[in-house]
Amino acid sequence: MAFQTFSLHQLGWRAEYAQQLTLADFEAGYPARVTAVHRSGLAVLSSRGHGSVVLPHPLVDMHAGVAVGDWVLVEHDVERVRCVLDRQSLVERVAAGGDRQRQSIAANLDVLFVVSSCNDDFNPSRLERYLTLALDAGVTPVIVLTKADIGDGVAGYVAEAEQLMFGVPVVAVNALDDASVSQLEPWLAPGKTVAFVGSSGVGKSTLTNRVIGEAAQLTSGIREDDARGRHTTTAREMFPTASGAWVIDTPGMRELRLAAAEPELDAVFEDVVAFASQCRFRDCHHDGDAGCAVEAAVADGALDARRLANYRKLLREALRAQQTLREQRERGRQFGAMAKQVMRAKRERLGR
Ligand SMILES: Nc1nc2c(ncn2[C@@H]2O[C@H](COP(=O)(O)OP(=O)(O)OP(=O)(O)O)[C@@H](O)[C@H]2O)c(=O)[nH]1
Ligand SMILES: [Zn+2]
Repeated sequence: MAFQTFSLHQLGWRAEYAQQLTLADFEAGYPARVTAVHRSGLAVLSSRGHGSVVLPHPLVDMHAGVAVGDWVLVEHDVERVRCVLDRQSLVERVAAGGDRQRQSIAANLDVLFVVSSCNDDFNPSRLERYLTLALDAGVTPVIVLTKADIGDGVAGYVAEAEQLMFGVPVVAVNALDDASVSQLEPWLAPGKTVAFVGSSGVGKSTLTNRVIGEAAQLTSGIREDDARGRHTTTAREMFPTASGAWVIDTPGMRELRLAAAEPELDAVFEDVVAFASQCRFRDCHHDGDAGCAVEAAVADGALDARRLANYRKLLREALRAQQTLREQRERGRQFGAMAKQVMRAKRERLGR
């Protein structure tokens, strides 16, 4: 099989990553991009081609934290990660379970395509949720409305989507048609990294396959030696598109839940915030409070009741997520303090 190699630039390398490394780092290793995260290690792609690397022990704890799209420095002589570079952006997921832990899903994305369709699945509240998520991750959102070929009133859906957040591009496409999907090209420049989010059935796989092109799909599962020399079939989770961009498609990407914070919500709900600034009381809950300008705006039709309800809901979730994050950090601090104490006690016992 012919091995495809990519230059650092084609892989999405930027000056910001180089600035994090010392001369010693560059002498000790080479940069590589994580294309999949496995229990046994990481699948990476570098100017040397595809490879498998392991994380050294101090970084293993971070394993769950390393995400597809991350940049790592791999040591020259052993296939081991020397360090993980700081990300330009990070999509995180709040786990569905009781403890609502944050998991890293995709790193260093440039664009998040927020997908919905021009039919009954069109859901502005869900779009707002994903817009907030994109801003929280530090990624530029673009709204893509699929099924423009079969949907009625496409222009109406586009207009509604355009009103959700100022300045966010909205593109209506037929995901089954190459010419139509080519509208996404402005965001698929060489070295850019993108991902698609949206509910089941809106056309994420169809769009992904279109932009990847057939050749790349055939090579998406490649047999290779893993770090222990076993043959494995690695399901890649980052694919080059026909135009030289990268698409990250992981199972986690498909089930994202909001992990956003208040500032991002305020950016998406600028109109609500503007009305709120006119409420009589600064700590107005916009819920039956006297002199509430937000509720007045809903009453006289200046603000959509649906939008306010969604704002309240997302705000509750954001506050809960913040609370969980604080608790996680507190637990982490307590653990760190305990570990230090144990080490000190050990040193004292050994008389050092
Ligand atoms: N006519 C038409 N059909 C589309 C379009 N986009 C997607 N479809 C069809 O809709 C169905 C669902 O599309 P998928 O790409 O599998 O949707 P998905 O978002 O990946 O769904 P999950 O994998 O469940 O998350 C498929 O039968 C597609 O062929 C479109 O723009 N026009
Ligand atoms: Zn109010």
